Amino acid sequence: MASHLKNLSDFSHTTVPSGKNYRFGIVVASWNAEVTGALYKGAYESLLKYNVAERDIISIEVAGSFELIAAADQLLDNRDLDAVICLGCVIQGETRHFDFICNAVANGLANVGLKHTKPVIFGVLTTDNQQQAMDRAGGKHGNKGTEAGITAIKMAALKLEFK
Ligand SMILES: Nc1c(NC[C@H](O)[C@H](O)[C@H](O)CO)[nH]c(=O)[nH]c1=O
Ligand SMILES: CC(=O)[C@@H](O)COP(=O)(O)O
Repeated sequence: MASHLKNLSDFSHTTVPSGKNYRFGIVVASWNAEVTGALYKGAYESLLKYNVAERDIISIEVAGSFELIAAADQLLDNRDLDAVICLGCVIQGETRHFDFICNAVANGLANVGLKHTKPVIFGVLTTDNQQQAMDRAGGKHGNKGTEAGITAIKMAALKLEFK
């Protein structure tokens, strides 16, 4: 659903399972740091809110959204995690570079998740301008970082349904 139609950060707390005993990675891109910092705050605080221990959260910062792919892959190669949250903000510039970055990151992160059979949460804003990004990083359209954190917990809990 388009964000402007509903604040996607409005969710029922009763449907979020406990995150206790799950381990999460958060990878955050430094490009557009004012936005990605707010996304990170939302994701981190959402994990704590649902009982994830601070010791069970490993955070990594990378240069740009394109580097989220390699970092998520390396995290899952080297750490036993239940999910990895990837946060970035790609804002349209003058050239088609935006298109290549957005497509590469979306496809790359999806493939990392499939490679490791682990949830890799796509918390990357892809906006026309800075205002749209700010609106989705704690503004009028909520915080996509918060949504990513909650999605990570829900996906981690999902595996229990298959046992
Ligand atoms: N323009 C944005 C970028 N560009 C940088 C790339 O993500 C990457 O770091 C570079 O191509 C070197 O590999 N990254 C963002 O996260 N957001 C942007 O708006
Ligand atoms: C998404 C980008 O890399 C983009 O912001 C870079 O800007 P430009 O297309 O003007 O070089």
